[in-house]
Formats: sequence, C-alpha cells, structure tokens
Amino acid sequence: MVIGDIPGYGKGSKPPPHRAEEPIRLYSMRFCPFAHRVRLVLAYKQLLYEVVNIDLKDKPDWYLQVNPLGKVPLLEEDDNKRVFESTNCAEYLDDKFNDRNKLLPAAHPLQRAQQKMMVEVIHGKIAMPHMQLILKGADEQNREALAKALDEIEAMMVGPYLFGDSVTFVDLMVWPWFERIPAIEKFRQVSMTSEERHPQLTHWCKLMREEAAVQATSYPADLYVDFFRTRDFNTGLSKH
Ligand SMILES: N[C@@H](CCC(=O)N[C@@H](CS)C(=O)NCC(=O)O)C(=O)O
Repeated sequence: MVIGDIPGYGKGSKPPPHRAEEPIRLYSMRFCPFAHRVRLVLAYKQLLYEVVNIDLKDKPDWYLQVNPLGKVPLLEEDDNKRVFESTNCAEYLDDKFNDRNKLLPAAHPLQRAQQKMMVEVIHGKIAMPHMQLILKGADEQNREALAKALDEIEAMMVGPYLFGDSVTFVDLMVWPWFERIPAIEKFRQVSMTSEERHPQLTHWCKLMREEAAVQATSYPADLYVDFFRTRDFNTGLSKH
C-alpha cells in the first residue's frame, strides 16, 4: 500500500461511486488520529472497507452534505447509512459485528461506561493539552507536564493492557496518540517518554505494536514527521 500518495478529494471533485466489493466506506484524512481510531477497529474486526480521503483544507461541497460538521472520520455503508464521531463509529462497528473480536462487553453496562470514561480521561490528559503544545514547540515544562499525565495513566492501568489482560475499546481508542509519540520526539528532537519512568506503558506499547490491527494501520515515524513539517500548528491546517 502506498500510504503517502493517496489523494484527498477537494473542491470541484465529484463524490466517488461506491465499490461493491467494499461495502463500508470510511471518509478519512491520512494523518487524522480520530480516523485512525476507526481504521484500527475496522482492521481489528477484519472488515473490508474503502477509504475516501478528504482534503480538509479545501473540502468539497458535497462532503458537507455527507457530514454537516464537515469532519472526518465518517462511516458510510452502501445503503447510505452514515455514522460519525470516532468513538461512536467504533461502538457502532463493535455492536454491528459483535461476533468478531468484541471490544466493549455487551452484558456489562458499567464496564462499557467505565471504558468510555477512561478513553476520555486519557485523551483529555495527553492529547490536547500536552502533545499539541509539544508539537507547537517543546519546552521542559511541557515535557514534564506530559510525563506527569503519563504517570497518572500508568496508575490507572488494570493489566498489561489499559483495561485488563486483553485488547479492549480503550486500547484502540487511545493508541493513535501513542503511535505519534516517537514521531513527535523525532520532529522536535526531544525525549518525552522513558522506560524507567513508565515501564507499564512502555510494555503496553510493545504489546500494541505486536497487534495485527496496529501493524495494518501504522505509519512509519518519518511519514508523520513529513506531515508535521507541512502543518500550521496555529490553525491546525495542513496540505493533507
Ligand atoms: N470529535 C471528532 C473529532 C474529529 C476531528 O476533529 N477531525 C478533524 C481531522 S483530525 C477534522 O475533520 N477537521 C476538519 C474540520 O474540523 O473542519 C471525532 O472524534 O470524530
């Protein structure tokens, strides 16, 4: 697969016709961590799907009819069923294809709720406040703040995986940000994590990299670095 060369549909384009052989379509942007969540679930469930990348800087008018918010990810099935919001897409796929690699326990409403809360806490603690700041320009204070947030996440871990002894919804929903840490370290030439300080998270990252779904959806650090170089961190926009 040539990841670096898939074009995004921009203004003036026409919506591509559905392909019968891939009944699920994912509207995406190659480097979007929220879309990455959905790619992980699709791969974990071993589902066939088609990707339509949208040029978020120059969105086609037709995409605003697909998603009134104009955001990716969005799932669309051949019968025009549409689902957006990444965690909603993940839960939808998990429930619809509930005979394959279940992520959220069907019979445990409290555990389902706990997993969803854990995703929000982890994402809220690392992604927005600290990783974004370090991407804009790392300083020692930002790095220590991220390390402290990782201390708290490590303290929340229940097993070798984030919510127990096997992959769950939580692992797949937060992995996109952890996959980007080595790339951010390379881009800003900083060290954000260490095995000494976060042994359990380091071990979890190793386990996650062994997962087939992670391998099928992961990009090399250099590809992220190339993307970061094109990005305007004040507006959040990039050429992709
Ligand atoms: N809460 C949304 C966030 C999705 C999101 O922010 N996607 C970004 C790309 S990474 C986007 O579509 N940005 C374009 C825009 O906001 O117009 C989700 O979880 O799906």
